[in-house]
Order: sequence, then structure tokens, then C-alpha cells
Amino acid sequence: MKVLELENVTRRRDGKTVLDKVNWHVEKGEHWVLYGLNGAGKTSLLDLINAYIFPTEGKVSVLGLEFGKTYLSEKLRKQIGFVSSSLQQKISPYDNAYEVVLSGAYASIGLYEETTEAIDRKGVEILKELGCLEYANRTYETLSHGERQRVLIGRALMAEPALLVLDEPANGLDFIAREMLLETIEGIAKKPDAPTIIYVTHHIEEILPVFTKTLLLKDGAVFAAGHTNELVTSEGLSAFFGMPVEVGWNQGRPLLSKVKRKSG
Ligand SMILES: Nc1ncnc2c1ncn2[C@@H]1O[C@H](COP(=O)(O)OP(=O)(O)OP(=O)(O)O)[C@@H](O)[C@H]1O
Repeated sequence: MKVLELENVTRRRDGKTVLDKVNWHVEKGEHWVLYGLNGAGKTSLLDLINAYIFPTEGKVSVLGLEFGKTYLSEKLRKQIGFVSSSLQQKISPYDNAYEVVLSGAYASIGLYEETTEAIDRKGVEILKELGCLEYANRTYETLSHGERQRVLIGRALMAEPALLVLDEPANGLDFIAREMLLETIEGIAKKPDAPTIIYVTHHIEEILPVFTKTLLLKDGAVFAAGHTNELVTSEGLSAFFGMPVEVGWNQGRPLLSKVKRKSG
């Protein structure tokens, strides 16, 4: 079953075409990077996947259900785990890390229901897996940026999503926190029952080896989509940026640098 199917999707906002005839198919078991510069249309694309906005033209299907044709049930909502900076801002500063993770079982912001023993156990398991156990009882406001990101990923995993969208999760993290978070994400991706992950970024060096597929988005259109090792090359990215760059690889991760013009 296809996790995501976008067919010729165009979206206009206030007369501006922010997405232009986008085609994108994501299969179960794949992990993708969605890469684009500022203003490329990444957020708009994610808003479509989340059914926050609808296409002006074209078709969007998530987990086999076409938006607009069927009622977007709570069940489907729960199958899409989403971690973004706008979610960060919605979490109550006074909820503790454990409560934030548990709230994911109900897809709610805040915990309003009596949890079951099974849910409590699962929450602890996830906190352990993501390395958050030591600050489980601390309020969200006291957590560092990196700790908050982990807790939000834990919250998303509580509902056992089929699709996990991580929207620039490493933004604002220092080198060590970023690398630790990426290691955790790699661990999630490698599990046999892992959700399909879409990792959104504008940093090439965050592309982990588990992200074998990449979509390069430019000016609202798909510049290229396919195997990461075929697209993330010096030639491919020089064409994408419209300036000469060099891609080097180290331990399965790409490194990007600008090619200096020869003087004289
Ligand atoms: N409501 C809107 N009305 C008009 N234009 C919009 C609207 N929302 C977004 N845009 C424009 O659409 C384009 C794509 O924006 P979007 O936020 O999707 O890009 P992005 O790739 O997420 O960028 P960034 O990495 O900077 O967050 C931008 O040029 C933006 O100004």
C-alpha cells in the first residue's frame, strides 16, 4: 500500500502558486528526505499531507485514502505522527515529559483522559527508547530544545503511526544534540515495525544513510525525486542550486561545500 500519493498537485495561495504539479509517491518501508531551500514550499506540502489545506488541483492520498473523498477520520489522523516547531509551541509548558508523551495516544494537546496501564507502560518504554526517562517528571518548560524534540517524537510514536513526519527536527540544536537526535531517529527508522519517515530539512548533512530516498523541492516544483545516492551528487546539487557545489561523503552522510571560483 502507498503511504503517500500526490498526483499533479497544484496549490495556489492568495494568487501565488506555492506548489506546482507535484507528483510524489511514497511506499511503505521507505524513508524520505524532503529537501528544499527557504520558501521552496515544504511547509505547504506538509500542510497538504496533514489536510490543513487542500490542493487547488490534483489528488492527495494518504494511507490509501483520497482527501476530499472520505471523511478524514480520527483514526487516520492518529496514523500520521507529526513533529514540527508549531507543535512545540502548542504544548503546555507545565505538562511533564511523561504526560506529553502519553497525550500522543489520544492525539490531544494535553492529557485529559484517564490512561490505561498498557498506555502507561508503553509511555515508559518509549521514554526509555528515546533516552528521555531521566527527565520524565520534568515540566516541558524546563527541557532543553533537544530534549523537547525527543519528547515530541515520543508523543508521535505513542499512536504507532504509519507515517512519521519530522519537520526540521534538528533546527536550533548544537552539534552534539543534533547528532544524538539523528542517532535516535536512525534507531527508530531501523526497527522492523518502523513507521515510514519523512524528514524535512534544509541541511544536506542531516541526510542519514537510512533515508535512501530524497525529494528535491525547488520553487514549489519537484526538481528531482528518487534514490538519495543518485540525486545528492556534486552534479545534481550544482544544478539544483544553480551554482557549483561539491558533495563529499563520510560514513554514509553527505557533506556540502561551495566550489570556489578560480581567481585570475
Ligand atoms: N498563505 C500564503 N499566502 C501567500 N503565499 C504564501 C502563503 N503561505 C506560503 N506562501 C508562500 O509560498 C512559498 C512557499 O512557502 P513554504 O512556507 O511552504 O516554504 P518552505 O519551504 O517551508 O520554507 P522555509 O524553509 O523557509 O520554512 C513562499 O514563497 C511563501 O511566501
